Amino acid sequence: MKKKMALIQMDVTYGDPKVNFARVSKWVMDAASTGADIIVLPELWDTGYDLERLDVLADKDAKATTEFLSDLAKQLNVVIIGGSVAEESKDGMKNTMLVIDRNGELIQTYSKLHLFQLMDEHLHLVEGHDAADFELEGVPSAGFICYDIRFPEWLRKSAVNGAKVMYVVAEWPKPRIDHWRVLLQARAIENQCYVVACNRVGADPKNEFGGMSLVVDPWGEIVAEGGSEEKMVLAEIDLNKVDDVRQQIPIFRDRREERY
Ligand SMILES: O=C(O)CCC(=O)C(=O)O
Repeated sequence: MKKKMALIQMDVTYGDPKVNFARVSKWVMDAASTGADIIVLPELWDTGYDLERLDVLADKDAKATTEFLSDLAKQLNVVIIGGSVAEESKDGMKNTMLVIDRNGELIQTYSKLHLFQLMDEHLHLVEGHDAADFELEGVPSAGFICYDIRFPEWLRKSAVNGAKVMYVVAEWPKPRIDHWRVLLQARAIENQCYVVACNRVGADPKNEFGGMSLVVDPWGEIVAEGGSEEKMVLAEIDLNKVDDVRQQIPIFRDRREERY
């Protein structure tokens, strides 16, 4: 089974959801016109890292953002891995990924588990308690947000549960973009799965973001790469490759779980 991916490596306007909604709408329409099956947006595409103003900016229960993405998905007959949005939940503010299927149904929400102190997330957000795993058109998949990729045991859990594609959405800063690239390749190799990772470009008052969105195959080879400019990254993934690699080097059979 093959799937066409479009990763929206966009700039995000700081603290201005209205502008960002218009941008995303245009990007998603452009991506759909390429014949993409699955469109991936970056982290916090609605507000950026304007965490101090979340009380006025965050989307209550992610309702408006879900409706917006859902309408686009249904109208264009595409799946949207809706990056993440700033959600005002009953437990506090969350950084929440939304996954919408072609019928416009919300099939997964995942709020970021590992909060990144270097960007003050722990001061403004609460961590999520969701599972990362979901099934997308028959494909076991999982979703992660930015700093999560530094915790291999968290992604491993999804691989052990059967994930064949791992989506990563990010606002990863430029000074550590080499870590981003190496970590994503490592997560793909060790879990023998596709890693489809979308990072934003541009800057906010505190950080410059590095782009370099990547699609990495289960052998660790880079299928597509975004560079550092605003652009759409297109790639086709072949799910049979996951089974081939897992047969060739059967790490899930050879694990010695009882020892670690
Ligand atoms: O781990 C890093 O270096 C970047 C993480 C990050 O920017 C985030 O989680 O928002």
